[in-house]
Amino acid sequence: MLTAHVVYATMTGNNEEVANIVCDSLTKLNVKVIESEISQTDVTEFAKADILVVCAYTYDEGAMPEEGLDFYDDLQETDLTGKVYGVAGSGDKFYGEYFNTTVDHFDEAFKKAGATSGAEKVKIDLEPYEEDIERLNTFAKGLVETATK
Ligand SMILES: Cc1cc2nc3c(=O)[nH]c(=O)nc-3n(C[C@H](O)[C@H](O)[C@H](O)COP(=O)(O)O)c2cc1C
Repeated sequence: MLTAHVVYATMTGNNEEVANIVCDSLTKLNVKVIESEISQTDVTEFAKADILVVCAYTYDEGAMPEEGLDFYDDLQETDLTGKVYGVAGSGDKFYGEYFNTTVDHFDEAFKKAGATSGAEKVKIDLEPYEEDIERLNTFAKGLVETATK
């Protein structure tokens, strides 16, 4: 059975909701899922799963969640060869060029660690709506398909 670990960073709940949707979707696809908050997660534990997912917010014009910086640093220094990853996030389009830049930073970090992208990154505007749920279901499917190849 495939395993996944979904980590989230949230202040007002949107990214926890995004993570919950991804977890539900993966569970329906028969994946055993662990979900945890970023500052409570050790990268060594996280890296044990087959599928690795980060869902995190962006703050202060392109700033990453401060409580996730240790995780972010450790992630880049871990060998994630053979692991499948995906990154999703909720930000706010109001911030223009800084819209969901944390998603891009985590995508780069996973690449640097040698992980394989399983799905296109998903950037959501504020709360996830019906069409975002569809996008997250497709995201989860992509992760599982890549991990079973
Ligand atoms: C002071 C402040 C700065 C923000 N800066 C950005 C930003 O640069 N880029 C972005 O996409 N969203 C930005 N946001 C929006 C949040 O990322 C967005 O509300 C997100 O849904 C919050 O996620 P959460 O509910 O998981 O905390 C900012 C919000 C606040 C309050």
